[in-house]
Amino acid sequence: MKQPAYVIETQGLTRRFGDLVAVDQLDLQVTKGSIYGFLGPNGCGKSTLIRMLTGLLTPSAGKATILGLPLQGNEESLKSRIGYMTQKFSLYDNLTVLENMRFVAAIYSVKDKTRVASLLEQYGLEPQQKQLAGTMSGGQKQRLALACATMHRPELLFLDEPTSAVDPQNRRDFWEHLFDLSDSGTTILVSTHYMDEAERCHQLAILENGIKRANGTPRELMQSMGATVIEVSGDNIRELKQKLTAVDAVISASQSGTRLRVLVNESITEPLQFLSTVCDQHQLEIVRPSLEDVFVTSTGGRHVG
Ligand SMILES: Nc1ncnc2c1ncn2[C@@H]1O[C@H](COP(=O)(O)OP(=O)(O)OP(=O)(O)O)[C@@H](O)[C@H]1O
Repeated sequence: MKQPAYVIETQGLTRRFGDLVAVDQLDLQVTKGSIYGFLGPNGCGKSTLIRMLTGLLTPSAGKATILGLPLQGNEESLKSRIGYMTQKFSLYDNLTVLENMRFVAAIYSVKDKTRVASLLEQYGLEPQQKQLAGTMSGGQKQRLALACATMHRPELLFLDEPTSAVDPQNRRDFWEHLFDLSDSGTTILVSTHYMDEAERCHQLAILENGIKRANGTPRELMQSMGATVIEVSGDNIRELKQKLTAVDAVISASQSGTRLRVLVNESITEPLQFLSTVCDQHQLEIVRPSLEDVFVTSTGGRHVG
């Protein structure tokens, strides 16, 4: 059988709630085995997009093809081939880890009797198997949720802000599990508002007000950012920030410790010289862009505090 070119493909996918356009004419192509990230602030449409792609919410317009099948009309048959981990912990707090897992295995009619035991081992949950899920730490809950979302070996996994409630170490461990899944051929679509999480994705789209502002690999996005990043250090940084934000070619100026990180539009060919007219008492240095800079430039500096 011919393999579909993309595991997810959408054209003009749109969802309106009354006058609000939560997802706006989104074109998307996700290749098999990749980890595709959606980066955006609260309310930009990440959950709405995932709910449409999992067949839980009907699009207002546009088309989506999932695992080679048109989504419309195949929602039920696709359910057994996809996994979905929601933003909130969706398992039973008053059941043990083992009971939760057995319950999910029964829902998905998983025949393999060793599956629960192997997931307990894979996700390091053996010591907690008799513990009530509601009493576990944030990191343990996330691992349990991931184990349950992958119980039926889905080909495609949707994760909606999976690590919002966990610390950086647990987030790193969680991502090791995602890379293992991706290595074994599972395609993963993950939404996040964390830059460190976004940087780990193979491909990334930046979403703002339901509109895709940019997409590519994190490296491509950083290379084609359309701005020069300059760090400014010296005295009266707060005051200087006010002055710089009033300059047209300055996309944003944000303070980081005792420095200012200034994004200057790439139309300025000599950015150091350009800034030195305003920052004559300060040290200026061009530095490498980060994904946060990409986010700020692709959203026109609108999400900088
Ligand atoms: N059922 C609904 N009825 C009306 N408006 C909705 C509904 N669901 C979502 N919205 C609106 O659509 C927009 C996008 O919401 P969505 O939950 O998709 O954003 P998000 O990026 O996932 O944000 P968060 O990270 O806070 O969950 C928001 O303005 C939200 O209020």
